[in-house]
Amino acid sequence: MIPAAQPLSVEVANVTVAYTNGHIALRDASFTLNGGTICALVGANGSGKSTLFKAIMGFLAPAKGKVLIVGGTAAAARRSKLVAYVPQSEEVDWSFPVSVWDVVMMGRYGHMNFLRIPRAEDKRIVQECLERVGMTAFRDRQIGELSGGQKKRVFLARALAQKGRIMLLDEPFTGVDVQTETAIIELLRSLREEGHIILVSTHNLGSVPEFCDQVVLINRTVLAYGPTETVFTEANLTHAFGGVLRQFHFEHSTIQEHDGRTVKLLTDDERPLVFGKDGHLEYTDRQGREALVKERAKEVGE
Ligand SMILES: Nc1ncnc2c1ncn2[C@@H]1O[C@H](COP(=O)(O)OP(=O)(O)OP(=O)(O)O)[C@@H](O)[C@H]1O
Repeated sequence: MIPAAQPLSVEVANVTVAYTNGHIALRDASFTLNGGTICALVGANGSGKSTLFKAIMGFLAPAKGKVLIVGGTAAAARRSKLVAYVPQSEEVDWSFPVSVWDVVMMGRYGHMNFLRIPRAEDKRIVQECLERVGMTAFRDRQIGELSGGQKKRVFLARALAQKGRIMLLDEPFTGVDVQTETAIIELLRSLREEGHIILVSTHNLGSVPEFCDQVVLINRTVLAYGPTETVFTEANLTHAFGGVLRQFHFEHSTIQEHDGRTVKLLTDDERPLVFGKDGHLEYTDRQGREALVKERAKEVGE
């Protein structure tokens, strides 16, 4: 078992993962995450994000390299209930008669004995997790009777109920509306405040600078990782995605005189990533973010 008091860390060291058909999905991938971090995992379709999550969980054994969670193996971390994982999609029989409450209670199974009789503590935690994702009103609803975004919230609540201090979230924002995305981001921020490590894959590039301290950019290997400010550059993103990113340019030809320098973009599915003059990242909470970056740099003695 891994002692609870150990400082949190996830170390991916020179990890190569090959599938049984011989396809090498990830080659020589390396990065390290420490407690109190939200890290985005960004890459095109098929770049190896889900593979990396599965390798961190220990569901796929690396052909080379290793994953260390708080200095121990993935299996030890799972036994110590350190890690919670929300896969991209759940292979679930949606017609199975199980309620939202039951699904979130499944997150407590690892903490129960073999009889799986929930204690008052388990019920309190399930209640609290449903509240945190705003799904209390749906607690008795059958899981198959929820919308896609509501299902996502419920699986997030189940992961929260596991009380793992390392959360791996594979595309939690896919198919959710802006309000739900904002609620999930708020939740992740509060987990960061509690010292958790959150690794979250996303295609919503515009959200990344809003809430992620660090970024791991991948394309079958780790192309770059580190603070959002230094990694999330136009050059790195172009390298990672090749020609597959949509590009909008707002030059003087499209910004009219009477608009000053103001441009408004409305979008629902994907938040655009906006670079300002000289390639700096544009996001709403710039001041708050800069203060946070300074504070964190001080903490790690940079
Ligand atoms: N079980 C499998 N057997 C063989 N190859 C696989 C398997 N699962 C995934 N792959 C391949 O490994 C590569 C990485 O897949 P992965 O699911 O990790 O990508 P991803 O970055 O999560 O993609 P997406 O953004 O589409 O979710 C892809 O080329 C995929 O076809």
